[in-house]
Amino acid sequence: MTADLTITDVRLTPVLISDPPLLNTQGVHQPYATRLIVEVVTAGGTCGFGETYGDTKYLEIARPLAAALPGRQVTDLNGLFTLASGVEVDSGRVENSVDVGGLRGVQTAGKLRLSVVSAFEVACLDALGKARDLPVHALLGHKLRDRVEYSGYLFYRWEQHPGGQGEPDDWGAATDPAGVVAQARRFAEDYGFSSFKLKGGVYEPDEEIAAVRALAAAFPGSPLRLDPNGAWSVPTSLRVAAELRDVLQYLEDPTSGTPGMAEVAGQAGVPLATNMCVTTFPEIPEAFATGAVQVVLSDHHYWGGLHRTRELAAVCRTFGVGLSMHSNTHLGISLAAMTHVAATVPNLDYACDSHYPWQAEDVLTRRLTFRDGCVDVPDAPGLGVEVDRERLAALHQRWLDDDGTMRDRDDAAAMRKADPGWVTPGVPRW
Ligand SMILES: O=C([O-])C(=O)C[C@H](O)[C@@H](O)C(=O)[O-]
Ligand SMILES: [Mg+2]
Repeated sequence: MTADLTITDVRLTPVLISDPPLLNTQGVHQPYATRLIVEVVTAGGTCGFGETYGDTKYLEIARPLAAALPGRQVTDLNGLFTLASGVEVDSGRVENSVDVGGLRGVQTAGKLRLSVVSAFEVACLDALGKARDLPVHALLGHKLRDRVEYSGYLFYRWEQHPGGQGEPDDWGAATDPAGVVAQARRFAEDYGFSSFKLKGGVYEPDEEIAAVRALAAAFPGSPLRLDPNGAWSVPTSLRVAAELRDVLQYLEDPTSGTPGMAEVAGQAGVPLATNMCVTTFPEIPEAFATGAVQVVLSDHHYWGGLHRTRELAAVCRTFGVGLSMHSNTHLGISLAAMTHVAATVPNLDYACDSHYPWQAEDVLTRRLTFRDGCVDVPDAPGLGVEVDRERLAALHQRWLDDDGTMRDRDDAAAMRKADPGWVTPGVPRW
């Protein structure tokens, strides 16, 4: 290995990973979820890895970007973003303006590009760190803490996917308060989580209120969050807030849209968090000016990488708005990236979200682990994780073998396997 940091090759490897039947307001997770692994290779022989969404609309952007990168330096992150801003996005991808898979707000050309270039940025940082013998957190100004805390991300879920598709697991069903508490207990025992978020918007609000009450009784004093992904009207949001304000750390996206969130925030008596109405920099001014959100859930994937996550943190700091971290289904490369950047942000005020405990499969030789609800910030060069190429190839083969049904996230289509008449519910649902 030499110090030549010129990019000679960029490899894109879409994979399908097993995913449990987790429920949300749009439907249920498919048996397999798609991710894209981005690998940047330098002339000096260093490989750096990043990870992002693997749906077709992201691959369409990743391919021309990957082709344009050889010859550039892994240090040239500003140039990387300039290059990405020139990649064309099919207008058909953005005309409906809301992201239908993933429940993460608007879908603009810029946001789609950022969701892709973020994985390239992480891969470049991983390569640079390895070449310089420095951990990624050191490239971001050095860690401020040795461990990053995560919360237990609870889902209503079925025991298995319709028709027994996919890979079985031993979690069992969680469709009522007792099931949710049992899931939280296992999370607490296996991972040490001491704060919990329940994905809501699945059942009638009263049932979800009962589940959060049951959690509060089982884990007295633990920070709790409820996230119906914008499924409630303003009056319903206010009713739920009134019922749960004594036990909620924050209420996440109770209703859809910044004006509705502002109305709820004004009277709820509990902070509101979002990964739906503030997901891009242009959405910040209205939301902050109207007091619509008290906590922004950052996500380096769609905010555009680790440097931009730190820029978001600075804006939140300036306006006295809290910061935490959102997650969609992801693998260990992204958990490492999240942990590195989280360790460098002074105002990361809350335990971060992560789907990782739900992912039984990974592309790493050694999975990252949670201890006392925390992930140790890696100090090894780069991201501090090693990719298992055989594993990567096997999960890519599953993607190749798929007939196309799993390659694009569609929770409503997965729900129709159990309920043929299912259509994505309009909002407000309740
Ligand atoms: O906090 C959130 O809104 C999410 O994590 C969105 C995800 O799409 C989640 O609802 C899921 O995976 O079903
Ligand atoms: Mg959310």
